[in-house]
Amino acid sequence: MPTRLLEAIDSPADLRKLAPADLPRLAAELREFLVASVAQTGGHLASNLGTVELTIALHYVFDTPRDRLVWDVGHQTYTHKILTGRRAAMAGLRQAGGIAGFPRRAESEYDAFGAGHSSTSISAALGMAEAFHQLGSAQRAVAIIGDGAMTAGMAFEALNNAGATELPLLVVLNDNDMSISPNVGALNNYLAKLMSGRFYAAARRAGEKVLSAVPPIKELARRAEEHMKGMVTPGTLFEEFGFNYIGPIDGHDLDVLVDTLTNIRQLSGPQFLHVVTRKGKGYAPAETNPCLYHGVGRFDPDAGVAEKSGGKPTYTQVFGDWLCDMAAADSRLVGITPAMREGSGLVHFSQQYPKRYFDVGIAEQHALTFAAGLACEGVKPVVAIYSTFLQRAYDQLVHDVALQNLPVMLAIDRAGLVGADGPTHAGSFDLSFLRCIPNMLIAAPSDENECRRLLTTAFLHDGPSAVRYPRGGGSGATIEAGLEPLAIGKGVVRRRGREVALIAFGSLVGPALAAAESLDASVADMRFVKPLDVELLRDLAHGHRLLVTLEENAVAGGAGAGVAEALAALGLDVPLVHLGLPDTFLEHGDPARMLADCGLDAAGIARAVRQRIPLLPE
Ligand SMILES: Cc1ncc(C[n+]2csc(CCOP(=O)(O)OP(=O)(O)O)c2C)c(N)n1
Ligand SMILES: CC(=O)[C@@H](O)[C@H](O)COP(=O)(O)O
Ligand SMILES: [Mg+2]
Repeated sequence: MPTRLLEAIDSPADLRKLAPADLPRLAAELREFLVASVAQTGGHLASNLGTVELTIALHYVFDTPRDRLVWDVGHQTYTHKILTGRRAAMAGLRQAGGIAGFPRRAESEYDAFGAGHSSTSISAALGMAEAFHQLGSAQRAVAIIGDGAMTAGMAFEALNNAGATELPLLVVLNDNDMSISPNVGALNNYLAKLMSGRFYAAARRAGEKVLSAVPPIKELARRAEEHMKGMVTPGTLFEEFGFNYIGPIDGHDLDVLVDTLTNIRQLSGPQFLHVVTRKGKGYAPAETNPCLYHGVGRFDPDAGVAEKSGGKPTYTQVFGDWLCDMAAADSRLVGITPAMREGSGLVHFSQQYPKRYFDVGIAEQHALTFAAGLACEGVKPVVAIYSTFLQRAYDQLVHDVALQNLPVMLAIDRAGLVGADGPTHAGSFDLSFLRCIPNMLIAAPSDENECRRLLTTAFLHDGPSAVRYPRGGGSGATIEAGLEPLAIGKGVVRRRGREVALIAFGSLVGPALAAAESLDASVADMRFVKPLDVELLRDLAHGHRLLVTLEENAVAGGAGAGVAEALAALGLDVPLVHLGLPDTFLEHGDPARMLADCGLDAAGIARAVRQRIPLLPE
């Protein structure tokens, strides 16, 4: 049995000791390791299997960590982690106390830039390249971006900026023709065209010319001349942006990758390398179904990942079912997703209503303004979006939707803690950043049935609205089939007590009810964060010695802050405690454990109340 190469690699310096001929064997070992490791921990498998050779080649050729590798999204960095001293740590990937599933500057000097959200890499790498220029350093910056991430406006803002500089920035486009689901849009069509036979052959020739040390400026001039003559040259789009386009090359051929990168490293000016890879490469089930293997839980590598079926529905499924039912009831409804068809529960809707379904790519900002335009003309858009990704579309929500009071509905999934993805993906802030926007209706359901009813309420509302619900399932409440709205701005008292009133929002109504079992407590399910049920607050304030607000959102500026403002406006001075997420970024871990660590499980809530009650005057 030959010695395994991987076991001797604790840093890229070890990697660089290998002969080029050894690299394919290393790639095979890495794939084996990845499948076995992710099967134990869960994680983003398919993207990582696709970038094994590219990662090896980048670390082999570039002088990391001096040279900076900036990974876009960062969900494809497992090989990078393994090669940079974290092979053993992969056993704790995405688990409490273990390494993160994304690059983290605090985790390793090789993680040049933190990520989790997409399409930031070119901007960040450009900033680094400019910094090296300012500092007189010969270090290099490389952005590695996927074809999905490339669909975002931010990527093009960065290309626009970078292409007008002389900086030796390298952008590597990792084109696997997939986002999480199949990639969409005109850019995707364009990349497919580049890949088609005619262009592929021509592109290879163009690439060879560049690599045979033709000064890039002359190459650009040549191509400009060809363009003037009306000849269509491969890579035109990226060249028009001022980059030297090279490729497409085979992203699984280590010889080609190493040679190409070695040559590019000598070139000056912005470089764009188009690399073609296969998502899931080397593990047949993932190659066949890269979407299912994009992000996986623990699984048996021999059996593969099972498609989910049965069990109590998640909030995502509740939303997806509601969307189909509401679409049947109202032909004006359209559904929009910024590249999260599966995660947001839109698969059935996309199949049943293909003409009313819009995957706009990773383009949250565009999704909101596109929805605003639709709403202007009487169409009723529902934008399904993760809380964390809505952050990117804030100005569009304020300026294009809310300011014009347009009936755009947001179905906000992953609100609150998400667990293994950690702070980049936690939906900790939406209540804080939505609450201050005029015209917004904001609802937070406490169970699946209330979710369905609040979705209907928001949809029927003639103005901007948001319903936020957490990752995973709820209490397993029976879901009524109808489409009945609830009264806007009205909460409901779920339990009567005398000492303390637990004023709970959304996912914390359940823990509040459980905590109340050991307390003399009332529990209010507020249902709406905006407008708040001020009458209910007044009643609760009059009838209890202590008020406690509860939310799975940052305490800072959240629903509880809204309660405090409302009580102050009513002139009511009642002892008030706010329970919610702390003013810190919480690391990845088990979501239930994390909630308990924040004191937001039943025991923590009861503890917080007892700490205050003895101190209160009778
Ligand atoms: C701003 C933002 N929106 C959405 C996502 C969710 N997301 C993570 S990976 C991904 C697909 C990325 O596709 P690509 O860049 O081609 O990488 P691949 O998965 O194919 O390796 C999406 C939509 C995200 N991380 N960030
Ligand atoms: C990398 C990324 O942004 C997504 O793949 C994300 O991890 C999906 O999260 P969910 O598993 O909650 O859908
Ligand atoms: Mg892709």
